[in-house]
Amino acid sequence: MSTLLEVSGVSVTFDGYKAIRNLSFRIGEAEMRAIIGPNGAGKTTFMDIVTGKTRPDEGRVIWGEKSVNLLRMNEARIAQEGIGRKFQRPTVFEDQTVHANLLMSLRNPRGSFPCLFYRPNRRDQVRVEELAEEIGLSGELHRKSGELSHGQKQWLEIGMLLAQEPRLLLVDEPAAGMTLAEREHTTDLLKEAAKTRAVVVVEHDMEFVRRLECKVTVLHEGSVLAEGSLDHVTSNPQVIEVYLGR
Ligand SMILES: Nc1ncnc2c1ncn2[C@@H]1O[C@H](COP(=O)(O)OP(=O)(O)OP(=O)(O)O)[C@@H](O)[C@H]1O
Repeated sequence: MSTLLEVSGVSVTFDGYKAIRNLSFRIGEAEMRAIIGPNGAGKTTFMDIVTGKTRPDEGRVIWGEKSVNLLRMNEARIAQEGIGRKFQRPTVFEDQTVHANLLMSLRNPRGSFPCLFYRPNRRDQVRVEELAEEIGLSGELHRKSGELSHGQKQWLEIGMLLAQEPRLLLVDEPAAGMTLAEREHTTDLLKEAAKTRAVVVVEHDMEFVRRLECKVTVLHEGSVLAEGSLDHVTSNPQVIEVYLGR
């Protein structure tokens, strides 16, 4: 599998504390990857670096077949490159319908002028229906998003990100606050999304990670401690020590 994202020798210091230490790893083009690690391991900071929110002191973040360095781009440019991020709390437009939320998220060539005169065409309508099907909200298209359950709001937000057709989707603790059935549905839709793009999931819930059936990267003190299948990394004595020693 060819590499989509390569983090190479990245370090970040906050107020004299090295939160990320010489971090290096790669994500393949259509790959599901889980990132785990104890509190403070650097998982959020890793996502902040990739999306341009935090600037590292050193290292490179190489992206795509042209091997461009993301560290030279601002946040908006990085998003345009096809990197989408899902934060832990859902941020949908609550007083708009599910349909409207998905429609306004579609990747269309919309500057401010075309936006003023924007009328959804047949292709957009079909795409919204496809996305609703993919996230399991076909029956809710005309409900206000504020009326959805917590899990449904999370799926809607994932759908809104998929509407942008990202090549890499970063997802922060998607299972938090979900019922078992909601977690299972979330696993299915993330696995489906990862067939055509890279999906990186930061998650504390090991059962959820197990169901993703993917390679796992364990971070500890800002570096990669172990990498491989969940069984492989959780039988690593260093990983066990880091988790039990919390
Ligand atoms: N803006 C900041 N200023 C100072 N220290 C920070 C800042 N952001 C993160 N840190 C520190 O950097 C380290 C890594 O934090 P980070 O949030 O990336 O860890 P994490 O693995 O996401 O943890 P958690 O699982 O608790 O979310 C922590 O020690 C944290 O306190």
